[in-house]
Amino acid sequence: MPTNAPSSRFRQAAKTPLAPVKPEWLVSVRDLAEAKRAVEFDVAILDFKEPRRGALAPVAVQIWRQVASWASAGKDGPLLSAALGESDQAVGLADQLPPEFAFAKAGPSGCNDPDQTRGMWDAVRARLPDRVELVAVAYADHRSADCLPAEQILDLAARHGFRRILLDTCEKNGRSSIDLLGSSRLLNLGRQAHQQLLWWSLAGSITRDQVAGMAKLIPPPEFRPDCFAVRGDVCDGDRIGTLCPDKMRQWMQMLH
Ligand SMILES: O=C[C@H](O)COP(=O)(O)O
Repeated sequence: MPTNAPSSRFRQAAKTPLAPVKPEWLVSVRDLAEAKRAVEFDVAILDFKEPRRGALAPVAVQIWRQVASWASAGKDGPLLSAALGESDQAVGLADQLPPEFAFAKAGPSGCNDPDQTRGMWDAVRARLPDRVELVAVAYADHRSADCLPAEQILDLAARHGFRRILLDTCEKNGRSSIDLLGSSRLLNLGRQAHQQLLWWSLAGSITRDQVAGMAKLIPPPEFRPDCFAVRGDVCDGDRIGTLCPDKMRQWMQMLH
């Protein structure tokens, strides 16, 4: 089991063979102003990252601290998640993450064998506050990130005590994880996550239409993602823009 227990209402079980079908919704935000806007739309997880600097770029430590004190003043708000960056950067930042965060994510870029990948995870976990759960990350475009393919990371993560994994794209060039993987790989990844009891979140330039059509892509409900994670499709313009209330509302209605 991970050394860092999840500090969340999901603590009981990240995934069970009878996991609920209704998916969670994660929205990536860059600061407290966007976070305050996002909470109006019934978001389950607020994920802090700086979209100008790549897939998993961290926001400033000062923003983490502002968010932590805002969150501890409220109750029953969304869970907090932080992108720590890729590999070495994630290791370097992990001990600065406030314990009010439920989740942290570290990108596997440059870890192109199992030992390196496990070593990076161990180094991040050792530095995170005890209450923060590390979420494994796999990239649909793994070659661009010079890391292992998603299937291998998923398998390694399950064997290394992870309970959750995010499937994202490293390059934000408009190609979605769904386009890159194709339906049969996506279905197999869903089956694999289900069999290995991993809660999985699908991200990577996904659109509302793609998520609305998930039942066709992945017919068995139990293999579908437990969570959909989005930034670009809820922004004005592209993911570098700011959150668009109309798009947020449309996503919320589609998911609920
Ligand atoms: O963790 C989720 C990502 O921030 C999703 O961003 P994206 O929808 O722009 O690929």
